[in-house]
Amino acid sequence: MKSLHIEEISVRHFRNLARVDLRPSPRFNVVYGDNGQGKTNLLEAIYLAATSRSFRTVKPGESVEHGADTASVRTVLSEGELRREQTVGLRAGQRLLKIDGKRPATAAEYAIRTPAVLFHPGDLSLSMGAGSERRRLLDRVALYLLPASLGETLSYARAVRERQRALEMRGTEARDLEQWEELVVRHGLAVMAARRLAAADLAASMSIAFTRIAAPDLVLSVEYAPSAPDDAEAYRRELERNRRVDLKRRGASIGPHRDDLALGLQGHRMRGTASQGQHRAVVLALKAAEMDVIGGARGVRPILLLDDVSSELDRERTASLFSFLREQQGQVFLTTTRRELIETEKLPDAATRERLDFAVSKGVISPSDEAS
Ligand SMILES: Nc1ncnc2c1ncn2[C@@H]1O[C@H](COP(=O)(O)OP(=O)(O)OP(=O)(O)O)[C@@H](O)[C@H]1O
Repeated sequence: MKSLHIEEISVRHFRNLARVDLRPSPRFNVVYGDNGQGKTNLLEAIYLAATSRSFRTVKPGESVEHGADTASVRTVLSEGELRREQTVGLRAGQRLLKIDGKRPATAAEYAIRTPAVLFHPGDLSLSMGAGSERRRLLDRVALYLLPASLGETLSYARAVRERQRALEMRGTEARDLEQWEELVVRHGLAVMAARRLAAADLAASMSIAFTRIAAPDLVLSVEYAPSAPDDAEAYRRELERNRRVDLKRRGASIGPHRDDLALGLQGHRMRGTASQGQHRAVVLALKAAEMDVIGGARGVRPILLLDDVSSELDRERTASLFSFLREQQGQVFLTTTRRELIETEKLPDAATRERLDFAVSKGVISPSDEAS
């Protein structure tokens, strides 16, 4: 697998980061500071430049510094022997992407160029919460396996919206419903096929990661749970049958927007039955699998962004998190309010030698010379 890392990053007017220029370590970067100083904003800027997306908002203007018109994030990346520049410019309602000064032919081309994975170690909602986060995970992974799935997801959402509008404006017998339902089925099935592929790869990779993290006798099952039939005719008929109900509930009752990635332990659904420790192990395994699958699809080691490795981490959690980190050979950015928690001896040797720490205070980020 090729190495991939950010050599330089320049941030302008991105949230509270008015002007930041950094040369991070190719391996391990610890970003520390008090609450609300701009640590997560830096991770958001890195994730944005890598993938074209923010993990906090879909509105470009929201990340622009209050009082400024535009924001930008520029990164110089090294991948194996090659270097490239990726930049994202933001203003209200607009996002401008460039690779080496040129606009990419498609949004997907930019989105899969630099794989990055974000992980909040304290956040269990990926396994405990509703399906939306797991659908997003499936779509992120599917994008690397089938880049065209990005366009299919957008076309599906549009077809569902138009069908709903037709229902609400013209009723259940509207003439154009048939045409929208056909599009819903066509794009819906394409989204489902891509997610099925993503789920199968995640499941295979996860079962290996899970046996390392959790007790060996725990049996984990990971399965794609589509909401609509995978036969086109059956899907179309069901949409037609549901028209009245969908009009009332103001949304389609079946389709990929209601899919899930079903997680089970010892034959039982995890939600509502698994312990906190088990949820944590599953979330860690899911993240390890995301790194593995998207890294494998691109042939590079993804950049890992770990947000808020902070005080509430107990001993058990820190231990499994650090053993996960020991296996990561790529570039890591970790934020913490408690720098002393990030004990160098628990990190892999190469990461320790190449560790750089950055202090964040009121949106100003500076390399720190003193050892932790
Ligand atoms: N568009 C914006 N313009 C200016 N400042 C912003 C904008 N959006 C957020 N902020 C500021 O960014 C700060 C929060 O930064 P961030 O979320 O990175 O904190 P953090 O250092 O990760 O803190 P914590 O440890 O609490 O997670 C807040 O002070 C907030 O007011």
